[in-house]
Amino acid sequence: MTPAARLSAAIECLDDVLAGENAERVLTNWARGHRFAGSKDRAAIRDHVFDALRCKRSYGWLGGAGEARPSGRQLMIGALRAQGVDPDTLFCDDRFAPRPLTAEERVAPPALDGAPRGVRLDCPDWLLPLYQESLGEETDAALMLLRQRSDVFLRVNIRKSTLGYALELLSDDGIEAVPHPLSETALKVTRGARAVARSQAYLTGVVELQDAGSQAIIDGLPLEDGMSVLDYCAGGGGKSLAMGARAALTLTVHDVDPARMQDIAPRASRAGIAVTTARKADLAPSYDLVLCDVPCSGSGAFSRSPQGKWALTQARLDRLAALQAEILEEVAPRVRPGGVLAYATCSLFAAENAGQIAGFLARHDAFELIRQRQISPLEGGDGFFYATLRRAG
Ligand SMILES: C[S@@+](CC[C@H](N)C(=O)[O-])C[C@H]1O[C@@H](n2cnc3c(N)ncnc32)[C@H](O)[C@@H]1O
Repeated sequence: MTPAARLSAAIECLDDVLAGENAERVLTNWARGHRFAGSKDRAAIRDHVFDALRCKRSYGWLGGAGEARPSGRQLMIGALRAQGVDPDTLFCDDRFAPRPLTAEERVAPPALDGAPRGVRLDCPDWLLPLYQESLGEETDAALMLLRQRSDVFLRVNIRKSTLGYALELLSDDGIEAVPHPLSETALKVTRGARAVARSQAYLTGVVELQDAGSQAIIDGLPLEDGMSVLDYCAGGGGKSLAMGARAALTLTVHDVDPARMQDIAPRASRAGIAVTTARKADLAPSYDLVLCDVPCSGSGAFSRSPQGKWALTQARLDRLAALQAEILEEVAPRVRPGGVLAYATCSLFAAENAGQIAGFLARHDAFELIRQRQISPLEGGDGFFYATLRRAG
């Protein structure tokens, strides 16, 4: 496909996404209906779509939509202008290219510098004060990072490998990576990211795909050999496996939606880690450490899941905060006296983080805060928060 044909495809996909469909599903359906498109075409179209979703307000502005809801076409015109490319070079009479710009579309939009802050930072206006509350002076710099593509990070499985060995193995498959200061197990991929899932290092469980911030959370947990640990919101098991690699644990994984845990068994066997999957009724009365990596707004990870940025509402945020408090209540009795309750989100909002912990501590005299930490996108990975609390012995 030509670059212009890829733009046409991205416009088609974006119009479906803007109408409310899920971006991943739209891209998968597009690929099914266009079998002639190769992997490079699909990757380029995907990048166009996700870049435009990250930068929806600024690209819309540059595409002539002002502050109104943009079309896919306006987003792609804006994307080209943001890169300093004249849209006329790709919106042209070539076969499969998007049709040429109209006279109205060709009128240069007002400079982005003069646009409202939420447009410049690609952030819904109502979320700006929420970010400001937790990030303060760093808000604008952090939001600028959330509108860029995230880096690809690997976690070296220290149960199986050293960083040096993992780097050698990756290099054999043409993948280059460098250690990252956020976590001693983290590698940032600098070349060949798309080849990771086919690499020997990945297939033999030497590395896993995991954000560096997520790894930093596990570094902050007081894990020791012999501990019994419950991962109460295990999902696909990213944090479970990272905990299991840290220490020889008796590791139980649980999720209210068991279907979400279907990949844990094969991932665990690849990583050489034993886990037991448990329904609620099968859980032990108590554990040395219980982690709840709760559902959240994802406001620290909008660069990875940009649709969430535009779909979030105050009502949904309130429902999430209520669910987080409920989960904390559910897990508190499962922490043995003297044991640790760990709470984590990929959010940057106080109501889901420090506010949630303060509320829990006010309701539970038996718990005291050991530490809490907000991990900023300025540290290089996604934004996260975690807290550890000790139950009185
Ligand atoms: C942020 S995700 C977990 C991600 C996972 N820990 C990882 O690192 O890959 C939150 C998970 O919480 C689960 N969940 C939601 N409500 C729950 C509840 N009441 N009890 C247990 N799990 C719940 C969701 O199904 C979802 O898989």
